[in-house]
Amino acid sequence: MVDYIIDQNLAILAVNNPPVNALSHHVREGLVEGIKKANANDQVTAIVIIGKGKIFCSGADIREFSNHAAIKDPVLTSVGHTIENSGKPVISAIHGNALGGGLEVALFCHYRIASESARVGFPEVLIGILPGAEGTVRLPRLSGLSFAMDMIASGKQINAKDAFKHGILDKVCTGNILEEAKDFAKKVIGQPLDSRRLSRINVEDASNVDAVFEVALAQVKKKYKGQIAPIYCLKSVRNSAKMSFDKAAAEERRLITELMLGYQSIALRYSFFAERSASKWRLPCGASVNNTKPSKIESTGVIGAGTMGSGIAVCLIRAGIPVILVEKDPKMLEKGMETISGILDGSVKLKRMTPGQKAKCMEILKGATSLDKLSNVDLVIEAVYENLELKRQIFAQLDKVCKPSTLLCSNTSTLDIDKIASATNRPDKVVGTHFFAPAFIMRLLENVYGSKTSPTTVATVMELGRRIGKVTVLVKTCYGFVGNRTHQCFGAEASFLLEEGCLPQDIDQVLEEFGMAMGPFKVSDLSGIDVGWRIRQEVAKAAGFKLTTETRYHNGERISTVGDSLFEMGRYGIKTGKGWYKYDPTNLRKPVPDSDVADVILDHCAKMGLQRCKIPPQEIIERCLFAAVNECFRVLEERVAEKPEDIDVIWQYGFSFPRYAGGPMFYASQVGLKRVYERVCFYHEKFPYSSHWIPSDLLRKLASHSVEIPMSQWKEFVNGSKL
Ligand SMILES: CCCCCCCCCCCCC[C@H](O)CC(=O)SCCNC(=O)CCNC(=O)[C@H](O)C(C)(C)COP(=O)(O)OP(=O)(O)OC[C@H]1O[C@@H](n2cnc3c(N)ncnc32)[C@H](O)[C@@H]1OP(=O)(O)O
Repeated sequence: MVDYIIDQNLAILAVNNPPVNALSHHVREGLVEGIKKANANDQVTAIVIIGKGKIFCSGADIREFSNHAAIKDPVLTSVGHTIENSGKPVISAIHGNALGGGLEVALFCHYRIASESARVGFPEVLIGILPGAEGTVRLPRLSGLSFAMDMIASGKQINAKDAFKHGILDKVCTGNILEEAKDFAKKVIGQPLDSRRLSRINVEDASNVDAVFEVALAQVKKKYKGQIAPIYCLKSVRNSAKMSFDKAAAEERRLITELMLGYQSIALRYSFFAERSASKWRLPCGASVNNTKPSKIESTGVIGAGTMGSGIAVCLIRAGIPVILVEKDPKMLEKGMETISGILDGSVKLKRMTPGQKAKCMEILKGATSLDKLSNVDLVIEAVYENLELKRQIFAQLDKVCKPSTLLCSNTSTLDIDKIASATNRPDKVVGTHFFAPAFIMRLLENVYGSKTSPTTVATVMELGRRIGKVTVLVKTCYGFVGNRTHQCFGAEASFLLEEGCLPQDIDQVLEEFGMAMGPFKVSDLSGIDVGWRIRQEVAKAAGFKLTTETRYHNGERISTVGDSLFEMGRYGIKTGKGWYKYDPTNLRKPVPDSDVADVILDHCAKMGLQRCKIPPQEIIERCLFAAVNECFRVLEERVAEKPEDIDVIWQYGFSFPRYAGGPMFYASQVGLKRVYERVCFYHEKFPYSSHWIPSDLLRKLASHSVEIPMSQWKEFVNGSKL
């Protein structure tokens, strides 16, 4: 796992642990052995540590953190002490990335050089811990306190040039990194090492530490609301200036241990792997990412120049994929093109893109008013409004117009892909690509396969998702798929709570304190109360009934129409300055509770004869989350989602479920399935007119076991395969 190579008078220690050179136990052993061996060899005058493959080192092996037996000697700090105490100079030669423990290894070395394309950082905070192999104590000695606090608490990576500027690197190289390291080593042989040992030098700006800490703390509390690790990162850097090196390092170890055992880190580590597992798709027929090749996509069409269509077009052109944007109405088309240009201008303003890059994007965007212009494209994404008949007409026409190999995708957020596919003679090439609004910002892409969608079609849209930088999850078709189907239960309970005693701000506050970025009523004001109204009207129409503000039940199912009263008053949300909240036109970001809304809710309850009472926060959380969790288990049971991780990724990236709480499925696993099942049964008895409380069979089966079944085994209980 660490290759030991003698090259003239140099010992090269090459970390060789694919795919990302994580510091697993054998690597740590290999590094210690290598340093000792080189020091024992009189011919060796200096040592170079380098990474084999595409990166220097991705840090500690995160999988070991859940298996405490694997965190065994030599731990990373003792590896580091062996490196630092080496009597011969040790140079780290960085290419690709040096992250977390990887950067710590470099900070134990006496010198650090890196390729100009390399990036370094401490991403530990993103998995709920801190750089616990003396990173928080060593970095401030090179970069100063303020920079170290920012870099460690944010987890951001910086490029080699900036790392050099802040004293982290001794040289930025343009040539072959190993050759440059050898030349560098030859120059430093024989130079005194003590001043190069970071444990022997002081933090230069230590006298400022309290002021720097207070500023950083205020920023971190605002930016990373609810998260513990960023605060611990700051405290640990503060210690580096207030204590002796050894004492600060011991404190750092105490802090990382506490974080590592805590709920947030466990959830964040789970989220790290869940996100990566989402791309490893598999169909029930056995086709998977490992055995199916995607088709080449070199040109695309997007139908509909509204908010969704324009946003999707931005995603494609930003990734260098040409788009023909089709909109029947020339004025709408022009507006769509302007919207796209405006979105890209915003990116230029934020320095996420140069004006030249924007111009290149616009060059590969063409407008058209007829579907005929799509005859030659490789893939089309339809993004017209949610109406099955309209979509079927468009797909039938596309089937005639497009070349036989063209894939036809729908951006439907709810409709059955099979019903859309059956309007064509190529159902194997029809698939759902459900983007979340705003499409150019939200990172989630929910790809939906129908009963006839071919593995190649699936592979192609999964690859497309990767190419445009989305976190892409594959699900099976059904009404609302995974995202909207399960989130609808959450939204329904939030509305029922309004009818039973809460006001919008009560519910939003509780769910925001739980960790959601925004409560459901603020989200509704942002996305538009009119949008929700239109969807509900469509659903009612499809089900053959008229939905009015008087409706309380349909087919024995409870319905809440409080929001529809707001719609009728023209309160559509932020865009009209009033919705569930009111907004000062000069500060649309600040929702203000509105007594008029309280009156609407109270009137609604009086009219419907609904009794109101005080509802405790715990019930608000349970009602919204457990209703969704129960539906998530059904989705798993029906194999609409293949694994619980996919559902959690959808909630994190589609609905801002706090990453540090894992997702609804992970949350349920932590609460305990017995408890979740008991509460679902309790609410089912209390609310017999809400079918989302009918307990899922899978949940019941799992809860009936005397011991908790780990999430990784839930799938085995699907379809009665395990009872
Ligand atoms: C009783 C309690 C005991 C408590 C004891 C406490 C004391 C313990 C002392 C420990 C001291 C450790 C201190 C150290 O500071 C901690 C760390 O270093 S934590 C790790 C920090 N590093 C990261 O977070 C990096 C994470 N990785 C990435 O950002 C990216 O993977 C990448 C490196 C930029 C590469 O990106 P890509 O090329 O896109 O590739 P993937 O992301 O798809 O990854 C490929 C593959 O590798 C797996 N992987 C990546 N990094 C790690 C890792 N660090 N450990 C394990 N596995 C890793 C990733 O999951 C992919 O595999 P797959 O999931 O697809 O199988």
